[in-house]
Amino acid sequence: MHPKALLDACAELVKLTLKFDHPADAVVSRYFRDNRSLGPRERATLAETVYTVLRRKLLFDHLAPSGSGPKERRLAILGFNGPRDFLKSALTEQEKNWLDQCDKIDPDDLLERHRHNLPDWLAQPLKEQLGGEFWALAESLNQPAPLDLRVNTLTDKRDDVRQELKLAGLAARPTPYSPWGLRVDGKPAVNKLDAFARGAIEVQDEGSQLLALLLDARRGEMVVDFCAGAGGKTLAIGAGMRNTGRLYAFDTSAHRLDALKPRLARSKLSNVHPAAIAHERDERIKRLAGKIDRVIVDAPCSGLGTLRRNPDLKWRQSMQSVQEMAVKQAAILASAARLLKPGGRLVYATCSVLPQENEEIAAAFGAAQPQFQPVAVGELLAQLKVEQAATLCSGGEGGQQYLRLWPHRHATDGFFAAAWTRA
Ligand SMILES: C[S@@+](CC[C@H](N)C(=O)[O-])C[C@H]1O[C@@H](n2cnc3c(N)ncnc32)[C@H](O)[C@@H]1O
Repeated sequence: MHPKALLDACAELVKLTLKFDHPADAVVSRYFRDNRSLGPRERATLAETVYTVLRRKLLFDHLAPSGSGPKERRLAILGFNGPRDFLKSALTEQEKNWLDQCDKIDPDDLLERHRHNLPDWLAQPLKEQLGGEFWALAESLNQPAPLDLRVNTLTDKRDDVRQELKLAGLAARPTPYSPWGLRVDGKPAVNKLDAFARGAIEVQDEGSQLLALLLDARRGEMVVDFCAGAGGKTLAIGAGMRNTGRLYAFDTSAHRLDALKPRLARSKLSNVHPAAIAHERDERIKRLAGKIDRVIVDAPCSGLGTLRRNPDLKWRQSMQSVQEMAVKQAAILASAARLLKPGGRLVYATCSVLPQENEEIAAAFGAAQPQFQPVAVGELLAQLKVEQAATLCSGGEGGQQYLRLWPHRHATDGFFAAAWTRA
């Protein structure tokens, strides 16, 4: 594609994404469906340009007024993800001069907000939590996430799959914490691999794998994945149960559960029972009360731990939406807890980095439900032989109470988890 046409396409896609009426990944997928002739390289340039604009939006909004032409074109120039020479061959002389001026700006001369590119309502609580480490987080949120795979241990061994990927020309290494994970170099189309087609691998962030591991569901148990969605964690839990027992995958979205079905077919699991529920107090939940060994609540959340993958969320969420979410999370956790039998384990998890959706929900639940005894997540992970388990946790007297994963520390998305045993 000619550089000029590609830059025009980038500007068009930037404009569509910045309407914020749909998630950015949905807008990009739709654009690709509508423009089938785009090749893989052009798609990569388009997607990464849009994501760079979303990641560095405050800085680019600050720089754009000094340029000329439509605003989305200026943003696409600033975020263009490709060689400078290629980009410059698409620019007018005036645009080239403007870009050179922008490139010369010393980051130290910029305001803080133009360096971290986070809305104030989000930057403030992150600074309070992280202190000086805040800048390392802000930097890591502006980088693309690595590609992590989970090996289906029901059918395959991690080392064998690693060898198989190597033969297919893909370099992968074991993830440092999850015993099931492989981190792959680059962004290859893994869904074209035989290992994917036969269900030996799924794409899943290492942090998400650790949440499923933490539930530690055993052979023959009755287990509920309360907010199963498209089943990322369900599949990992089902494999951990060695395809025995009964694993209910509940969700209020039948549409999301539909996306689980082809994954389930690939995985060879037959112990998973997906079921759409109307809400967290659904009759089906009441019938199972007190009968379940383990329940995981992977609660709907702001998703602010996934900003590397979904940078638009920082512009689509607000403190008000986080507070509304927290009310929902508390209600779902309280309902899901009723399912557990005495001695059963409850895990509450989010992919948020805000205490309002994490520690505060866990503390309020613990205070209201004394029959649920908190279990230190650091100790559980150490028992599960997770390397350096203590460094993945924070909170409580020994700093081991909660799982707290951070992109800049652990190279995973930002995840939280708390665990309890029903007395
Ligand atoms: C974080 S996502 C789950 C991701 C999924 N566990 C995975 O690993 O792929 C949260 C899910 O909660 C579902 N949800 C929202 N409200 C719910 C409710 N009241 N009861 C059960 N699930 C709910 C959403 O539809 C969404 O699929």
